[in-house]
Amino acid sequence: MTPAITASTLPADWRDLLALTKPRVMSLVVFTGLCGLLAAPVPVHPVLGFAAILCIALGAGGAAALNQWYEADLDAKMKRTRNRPLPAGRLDRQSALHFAVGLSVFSVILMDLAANHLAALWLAISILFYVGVYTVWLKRRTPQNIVIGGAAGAFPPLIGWVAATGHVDLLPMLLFALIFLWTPPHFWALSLFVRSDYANAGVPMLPVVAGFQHTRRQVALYTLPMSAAAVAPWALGLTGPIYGVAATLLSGAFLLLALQVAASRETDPAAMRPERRLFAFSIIYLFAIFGALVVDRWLLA
Ligand code: HEM
Ligand SMILES: CC(C)=CCC/C(C)=C/CC/C(C)=C/COP(=O)(O)OP(=O)(O)O
Repeated sequence: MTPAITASTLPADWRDLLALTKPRVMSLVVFTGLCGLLAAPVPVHPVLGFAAILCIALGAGGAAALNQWYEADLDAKMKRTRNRPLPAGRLDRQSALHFAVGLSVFSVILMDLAANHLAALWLAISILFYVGVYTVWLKRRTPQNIVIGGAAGAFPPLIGWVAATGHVDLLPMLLFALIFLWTPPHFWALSLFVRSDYANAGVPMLPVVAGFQHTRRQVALYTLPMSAAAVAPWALGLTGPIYGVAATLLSGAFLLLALQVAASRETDPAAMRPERRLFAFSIIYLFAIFGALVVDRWLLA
């Protein structure tokens, strides 16, 4: 049970507030947002660019804090998350909620003032998607939670692009599709070796509900449309060969690792090496592919 702690007995430590924003996960979210902004075919004033990326960071952090505020009960049941500020009792719920709502609202208002209405609208939608659709509605109900709710994490490059240009275009839509299709292999690879955590907490993640082998097949299956979405910007002539080569090689490596996962029959989480490799690579993959996009568009512009 969460200890009864009140705002008056416990000062909020900035490290705990920072932890509420899931800074390591959000670093990649912010990076994809930055790349979406830098890939846009218009010059962006550095102050506007900085403000837009700050808003994505604050919005993503606020959404992550709302997620932790809402599911402190679940976090308390899982080994991986039980030392977070709320389940560990280092932070009171009211301060966490004020911080989370404050960050989220501030990020949308600032985006509206600094960039444009559409970028602010997409930022608000992605926050609501992560908190409302994924965290509150789907996470405890269906193993498709991360497929549908995962769309929240696919918005940042589109938000960056819209902040720069004021409108949606084909390239940011393909980048959205790429992250959307990347999320299931990214998360399900991890869920295979932390399955018992989710089972103990009663969260219906795919390996808990459908077993290891079904999850492994789904990981491999999603890698195919993900790779197609990755090379599509090049195939459609929206980027140059630097991106094309990077997307092809990185997606080929992703596919190979996913096939190793599909071929594995391991049931001991400690020995699930292909799954751990694929999860780690999924993060490198997204950093590298978005990095290549910016290098390509800048060098060949
Ligand atoms: C619904 C969608 C997603 C789910 C359920 C999910 C779940 C997770 C979990 C449980 C972890 C491991 C532990 C942790 O650090 O908390 C993790 C790690 C990570 N995720 Fe995801 N993720 C999702 C989408 C994304 C997206 C969209 C991005 C970025 C674009 C992302 C980036 C990362 C990164 C960078 C890490 C490594 C963090 C570290 O080193 O500690 N994830 N993800
Ligand atoms: C701009 C904006 C709002 C971006 C949001 C980005 C986003 C939705 C990222 C998803 C990231 C994430 C940490 C999922 C974790 O799932 P979980 O919450 O189930 O993980 P946990 O078990 O570690 O709490």
